[in-house]
Amino acid sequence: MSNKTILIAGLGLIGGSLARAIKAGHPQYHLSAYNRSQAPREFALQEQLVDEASDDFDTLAVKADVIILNFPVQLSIQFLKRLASLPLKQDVLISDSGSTKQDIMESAVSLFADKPIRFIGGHPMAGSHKTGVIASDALLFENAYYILTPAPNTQTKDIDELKLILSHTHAKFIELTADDHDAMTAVTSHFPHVVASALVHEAEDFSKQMPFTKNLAAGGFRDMTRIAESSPEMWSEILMSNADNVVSQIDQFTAQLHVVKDLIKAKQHEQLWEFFDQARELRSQMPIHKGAMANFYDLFISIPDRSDVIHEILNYLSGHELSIVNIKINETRIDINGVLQITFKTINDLETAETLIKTHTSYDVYK
Ligand SMILES: NC(=O)C1=CN([C@@H]2O[C@H](COP(=O)(O)OP(=O)(O)OC[C@H]3O[C@@H](n4cnc5c(N)ncnc54)[C@H](O)[C@@H]3O)[C@@H](O)[C@H]2O)C=CC1
Ligand SMILES: O=C(O)C(=O)Cc1ccc(O)cc1
Repeated sequence: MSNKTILIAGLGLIGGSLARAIKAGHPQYHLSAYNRSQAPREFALQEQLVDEASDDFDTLAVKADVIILNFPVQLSIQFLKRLASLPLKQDVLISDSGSTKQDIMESAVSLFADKPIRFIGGHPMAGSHKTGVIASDALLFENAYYILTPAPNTQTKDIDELKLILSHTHAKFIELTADDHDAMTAVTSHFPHVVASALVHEAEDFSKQMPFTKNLAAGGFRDMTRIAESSPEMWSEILMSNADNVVSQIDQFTAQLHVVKDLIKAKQHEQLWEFFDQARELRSQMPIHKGAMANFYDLFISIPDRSDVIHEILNYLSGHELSIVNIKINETRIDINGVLQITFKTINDLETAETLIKTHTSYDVYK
């Protein structure tokens, strides 16, 4: 069917990026979007990501040929339950984009056991710590793995249909069982988020005794903790939904830390060298995906404590069509009043903004 109706349910970072990619590949499809709040719906309509947007999930769902759920993982299961109670189209194809797969696959298999509904779990392995449709990008998933977890009786033609719909993500599709998916992503994605947030807590606790500590956070701390700025709603749900695997990672990591601790205490210089050398070698060989959008581009401006200063800076940037995706004020430094963090989609926009701010002000600007 060339004029399919695709419902993107949840217009956040992932829903928005999928909508953009599907629209780019299949302009003839009718794209509809469900979102509870109005601003993302208006943004999506204005940017022509979708053809129709509403907060009436049921009405959109019954008209759809394909439905993709893009909510925090437990909420996607709630929406799946709602779908099971609706008079959906006979052969509707349903998928999701959640970061865990066992819970949703179990729910789908039991909810749709007596129905012709086709459910294929999905998880694009790229994203960001940023949230919301405003940060979405058609190329977010380019060259990233896009994991599909088909239910046991899924037909190849159904998997091919979903891959065709998603073809303009330009992702690399692979099929995994939900169990294998959750075991592997616990190691490379879910557990690292625990470590990142724990490092931030550790620095905060220590800073209570020595407040200057935070000023000494350099690139290493930044790289290790970027993902601690991710959505707490999303990550608490992911950990609850992959509890056994994450707990097992925490146990193994704790054991590793004890090994290193013992080496340090016993002054085993050579073994410590080996520990770092092996990790360096292994990391350099890992096929870590560097998504087109994985990082975005942050510009930091040291600003004085004046109520009009943000307005002043944004004024200098206006009229240049810069792709600003986020603006934030950090007040973590004790020697100055604050740091304004502006995030751009492209390095070019960041550099234009840097030049404009340096031309018009004497504020320190750094990347
Ligand atoms: N952010 C990332 O890097 C990646 C996220 N994922 C998964 O994608 C899914 C969506 O995540 P993002 O798009 O990043 O999150 P987001 O925060 O940008 O979007 C979440 C969406 O859920 C909606 N939502 C939240 N609570 C709601 C409620 N109570 N009722 C109705 N709608 C509600 C929001 O309105 C928004 O549309 C999650 O399951 C996440 O695990 C998968 C790959 C990467
Ligand atoms: O911000 C990052 O680097 C991420 O790790 C993005 C991400 C978040 C959740 C996923 O399920 C997959 C990828």
